[in-house]
Amino acid sequence: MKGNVFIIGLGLIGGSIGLSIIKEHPDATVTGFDLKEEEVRLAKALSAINKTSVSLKNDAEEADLIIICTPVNETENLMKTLAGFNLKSSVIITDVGSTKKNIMEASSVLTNKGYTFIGGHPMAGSHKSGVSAAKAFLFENAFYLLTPGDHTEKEAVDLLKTWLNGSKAKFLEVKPEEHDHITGTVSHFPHIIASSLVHQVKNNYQKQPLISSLAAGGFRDISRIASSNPSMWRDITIHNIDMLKDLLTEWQQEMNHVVEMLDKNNAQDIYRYFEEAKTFRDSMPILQKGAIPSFYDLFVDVPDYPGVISEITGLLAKEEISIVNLRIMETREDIYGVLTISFQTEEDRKRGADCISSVTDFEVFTV
Ligand SMILES: NC(=O)C1=CN([C@@H]2O[C@H](COP(=O)(O)OP(=O)(O)OC[C@H]3O[C@@H](n4cnc5c(N)ncnc54)[C@H](O)[C@@H]3O)[C@@H](O)[C@H]2O)C=CC1
Ligand SMILES: O=C(O)C(=O)Cc1ccc(O)cc1
Repeated sequence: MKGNVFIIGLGLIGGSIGLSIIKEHPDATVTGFDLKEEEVRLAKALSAINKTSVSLKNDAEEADLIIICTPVNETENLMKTLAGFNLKSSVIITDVGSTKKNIMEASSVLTNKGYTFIGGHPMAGSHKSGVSAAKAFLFENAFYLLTPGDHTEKEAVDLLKTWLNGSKAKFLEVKPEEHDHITGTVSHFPHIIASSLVHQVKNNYQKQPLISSLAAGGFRDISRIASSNPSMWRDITIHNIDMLKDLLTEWQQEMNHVVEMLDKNNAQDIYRYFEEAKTFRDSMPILQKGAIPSFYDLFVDVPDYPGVISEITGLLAKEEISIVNLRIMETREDIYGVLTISFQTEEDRKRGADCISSVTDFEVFTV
């Protein structure tokens, strides 16, 4: 498509959206604005934008599509600023914020002036920030939630989806309250729990310093998101505070139940608690494609001899299969370790598995 796209906020999400729009719509002009000059420079160097903005007002007024990719409280302020400009009457304004109820309420400054605002939230990301972590495929197969207003034309929603087609995300329309309930439960609340676990480890670390060296495996997985940007999560928490307080009350009840269960010390009850959680989690789509997809992981049972990792990466390189991450997951009691190789696409993972199986007798598997 042709047209002027204006991205405000060139971090992880703004950069990733820019990359995917430029790839999908080479005839469009993607202009970028950020308060941080170095992010703008880097975004241009990485081709996440075609043009750097010289004036927020001029570029907003020339835009056919404005995508606000800033922290949620800044998004509210920017909507007020945009409402004071003389925007094109046909412009579509959207955002990528992790909360939607407050954003949709605040968007009335724009809709009252006759502008179209469609809330958006790509349900994928990372604990990393900044344009240097941006990727064109970041949202591939992820849900991209949209919250059109009650009076938004269907054509405008379709046009927005066409602009965002290159993200390869799956669009889903939801009500703002529904959005904040879902994301509160599966995204915002887990951040509080992850951070609180880290606080608990920190408190125990003061008594037993060896804890930090031995914190691996499960703790590493469950606490990864506690390394996310604190100011972004402060703003998300404040936006969805009532939902999070309700979820915390539920969680406290759940913990009381666990305390009672441990007081009873009944092996069968304890087994059932873990078993029910495992059964439900194993049935969730997170392990296939999920609401927040991770990369496509392949596990390889490798013997522990020097050079085995370079042997495998060499095989993949020979077949020109790119990998995004590589780690030894655990070292078992016997001679084997599990090497986790992350690929960008399902197809790459399949090619990787075929390549390794055809040349070695290492067992390869996915979960
Ligand atoms: N990080 C993630 O995994 C995800 C984040 N989101 C949402 O996307 C939004 C952006 O998050 P990230 O890209 O991760 O953050 P980021 O920190 O990587 O980028 C945000 C950028 O906005 C810029 N900015 C802040 N205020 C601004 C203003 N007034 N004008 C212009 N630029 C401004 C910052 O300088 C920064 O470069 C947030 O609302 C977040 O809730 C949504 C999905 C996933
Ligand atoms: O790193 C992770 O797994 C995330 O939790 C990414 C994320 C952060 C914010 C969102 O609104 C959606 C996804």
